[in-house]
Amino acid sequence: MNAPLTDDLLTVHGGTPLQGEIRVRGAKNLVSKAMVAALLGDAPSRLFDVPRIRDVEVVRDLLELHGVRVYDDGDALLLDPANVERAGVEEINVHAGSSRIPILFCGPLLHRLGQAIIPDLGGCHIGPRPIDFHLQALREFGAMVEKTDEGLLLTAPHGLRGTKLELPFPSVGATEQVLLTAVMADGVTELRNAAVEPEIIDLICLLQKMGAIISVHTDRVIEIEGVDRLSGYAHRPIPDRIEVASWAAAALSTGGDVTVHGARQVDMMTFLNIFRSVGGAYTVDDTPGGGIRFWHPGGDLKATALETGVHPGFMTDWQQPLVVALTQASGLSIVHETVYEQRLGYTSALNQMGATIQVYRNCLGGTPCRFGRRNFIHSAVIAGPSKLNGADLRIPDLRAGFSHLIAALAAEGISRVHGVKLIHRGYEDFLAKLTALGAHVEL
Ligand SMILES: CC(=O)N[C@H]1[C@@H](OP(=O)(O)OP(=O)(O)OC[C@H]2O[C@@H](n3ccc(=O)[nH]c3=O)[C@H](O)[C@@H]2O)O[C@H](CO)[C@@H](O)[C@@H]1O
Ligand SMILES: C=C(OP(=O)(O)O)C(=O)O
Repeated sequence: MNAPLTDDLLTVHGGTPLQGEIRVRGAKNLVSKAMVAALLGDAPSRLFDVPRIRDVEVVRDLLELHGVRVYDDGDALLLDPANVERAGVEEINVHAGSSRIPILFCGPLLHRLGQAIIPDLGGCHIGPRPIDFHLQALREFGAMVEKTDEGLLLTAPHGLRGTKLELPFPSVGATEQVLLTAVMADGVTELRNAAVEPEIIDLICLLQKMGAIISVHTDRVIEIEGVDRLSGYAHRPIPDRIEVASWAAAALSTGGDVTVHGARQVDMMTFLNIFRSVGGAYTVDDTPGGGIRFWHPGGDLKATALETGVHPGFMTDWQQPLVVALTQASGLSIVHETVYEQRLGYTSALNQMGATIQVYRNCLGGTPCRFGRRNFIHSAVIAGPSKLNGADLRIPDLRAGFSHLIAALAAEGISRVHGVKLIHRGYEDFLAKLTALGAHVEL
């Protein structure tokens, strides 16, 4: 069933509770966008606390191909956009399929060069992930979009002008697209039904430091007044709340006790509520260098019902790691995934390990969602507790990969987890962290 062995095969000896302390750094879903924003400045930017993950490497490479000089001084990433230039199409296309971030180069490159070529996007395979909202928004700013053999070609023969937009769904990426384009467009842009995830608010803070004028109104309305020039920024990103939740789920699933330094309560409130209702314990330390300690307090975990959703809902990227903990809860848990159409495929591997998870096309949550009538398997019922056994696993995507890893750590016996390189896309030093937490793993 599995493909041939590769060098990214991890052998996991399960059954040891994870115990100890680790630290998370800047959020993957902010840092990469902050790097793109540096293209808009007329002076260098400094980005602190940048994790060493694959998505950062890809964006760094793309920026360098466009003439941005990027240095790592050990403390911060310095991004100097003094000589932005067109990149070679073949060189950019080396990164086709590696990340979703290239689509966010559109606005900044149109402002700087009047043209952008965007390679095919990558990212997790958790649904079709169209970019129609992005392209529609760019067209409304005045961009011309053409699909060519070499990728998307964008031009703006008459410049970019502020506009009134309403997103059909509060997409994170499309909101970022609008922000990165509107900040230097001519006139005012009003965006309705915008995403307001903490990473978006952090991007707005960073753009404001550069000189942008952005107001966040109630009811998902963001107003941006275009300016003629932006400078550089010095910014410390918000911590990676997805990584924090992943380690929390790992602590709970293995019966462990993990302190995540750098974790911030304010970004995690919805997760913390579910974590507690499942029976997990946590304490928050707000002092500098503090974080959140997550542990299994003993006794049975409790089944729960959860629905993923846009912020301030339960984040879709928290779903896969947490489901492993739900396999250990007594009773029937229900998960309704409302952000991505196909984010439950990973559950078959958990069933292979001994979990009992049944997936459904119906909306099993309180609110019928966009996927209910479209035949997507997007709800799950998890019956627990189940004893998990080691297995041969192949990692399908980033968060599913981490959930496989947690399941292997919680299982009795040995698991062989193939494709762990994918985890490096969003988790810095995860092998070192696992070892620090006492996991028995060998690459
Ligand atoms: C790099 C990054 O930040 N990735 C995050 C970002 O992804 P990303 O920005 O790609 O996610 P979106 O919020 O855009 O996607 C949400 C939903 O909108 C749909 N959609 C989106 C754009 C579009 O043009 N058309 C369309 O139909 C998507 O298919 C999906 O069903 O937000 C997601 C939702 O919090 C997170 O899971 C990802 O970790
Ligand atoms: C879906 C994710 O990321 P991306 O949008 O980069 O694929 C994720 O981080 O879980």
